[in-house]
Amino acid sequence: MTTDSGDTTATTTTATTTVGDAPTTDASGTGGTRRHTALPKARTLVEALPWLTRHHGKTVVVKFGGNAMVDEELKAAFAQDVVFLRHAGLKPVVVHGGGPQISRQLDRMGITSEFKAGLRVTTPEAMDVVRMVLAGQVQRELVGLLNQHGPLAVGLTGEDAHLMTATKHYADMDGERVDLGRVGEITAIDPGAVQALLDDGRIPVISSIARSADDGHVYNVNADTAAAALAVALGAETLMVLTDVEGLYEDWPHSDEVISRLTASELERLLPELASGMVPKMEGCLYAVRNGVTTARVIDGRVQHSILLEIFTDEGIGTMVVPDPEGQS
Ligand SMILES: Nc1ncnc2c1ncn2[C@@H]1O[C@H](COP(=O)(O)OP(=O)(O)O)[C@@H](O)[C@H]1O
Ligand SMILES: CC(=O)N[C@@H](CCC(=O)OP(=O)(O)O)C(=O)O
Repeated sequence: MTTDSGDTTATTTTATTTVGDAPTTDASGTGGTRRHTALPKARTLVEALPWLTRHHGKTVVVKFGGNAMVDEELKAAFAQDVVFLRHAGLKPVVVHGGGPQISRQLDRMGITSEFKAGLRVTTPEAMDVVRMVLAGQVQRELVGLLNQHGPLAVGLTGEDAHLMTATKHYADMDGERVDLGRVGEITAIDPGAVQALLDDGRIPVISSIARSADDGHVYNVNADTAAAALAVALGAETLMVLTDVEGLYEDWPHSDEVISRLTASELERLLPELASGMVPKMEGCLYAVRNGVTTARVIDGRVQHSILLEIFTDEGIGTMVVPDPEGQS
């Protein structure tokens, strides 16, 4: 590895112990291989080389679910991973959730809320709370954690620079059209502001609320749906969804067998059987891989450094959705 100045000779060292029974040599450097005690660290870095090469310059949309934000250590490790991606030459974009945080605040304020078809029924009063918690609390906290590593993160909501435009969404429950209040579905994305931030080396952190062009109201958009739409609009290579389970369980809640890899068509066949929070997540993954994103992954955000494990090692740790092979769908 070279130093910032590009000088590879100035930092050589003669000290240290040798490890194992490998041939050693004197400080002159003749006659064999010298091993430094820190060699395993170098090996770990070198192991990441094929992945660094593969992902260099690629955009990765990381969705950080509210349920995965369980403790301070995990949030700090998440921020380290995202900053690491950025310094490794990738272009990470964070879309965050905050479902449990919104529910807590609504409870505190005595506002009842319920979920239908995996989405929060959102009254205008609840919408004010959603906006305050997502943009004013969760997003600010993540921006703060990322910026402990440098002037990198910039927070936005879908309202900024027309990033996301929404229209009122109605759920389909057993063939019936159900009114969910101020729940929006995305009708347009203008990724210009996010792209400009990426080009400037920043890490955009996005809250999933959007204004409607029809009635001017602000709408609550599920964060998985927003992340998938953004990944497509940015031409991202990867959509990575961090949640509070190991991945997509084959027979939830009866078994904890995780499906490690499936194609778009396989996922499409499974969709009608899925429940609650997994519905928007897997619909988002399907939409992403059907529209140009190379892989969509659901991984366990409760595992420290899960992003690095997923991107830079062979041990994929969750569920990976890939497009159908050419000619099949
Ligand atoms: N097939 C499944 N595999 C895994 N989790 C499932 C499945 N079906 C439903 N779930 C539920 O979906 C939840 C994840 O969605 P959600 O609670 O919205 O998380 P997040 O806040 O990360 O978006 C899991 O904790 C689990 O309770
Ligand atoms: C419409 C809808 O359900 N919006 C979500 C937005 C936050 C979110 O998606 O957070 P998670 O990713 O943590 O679930 C909500 O109000 O909870």
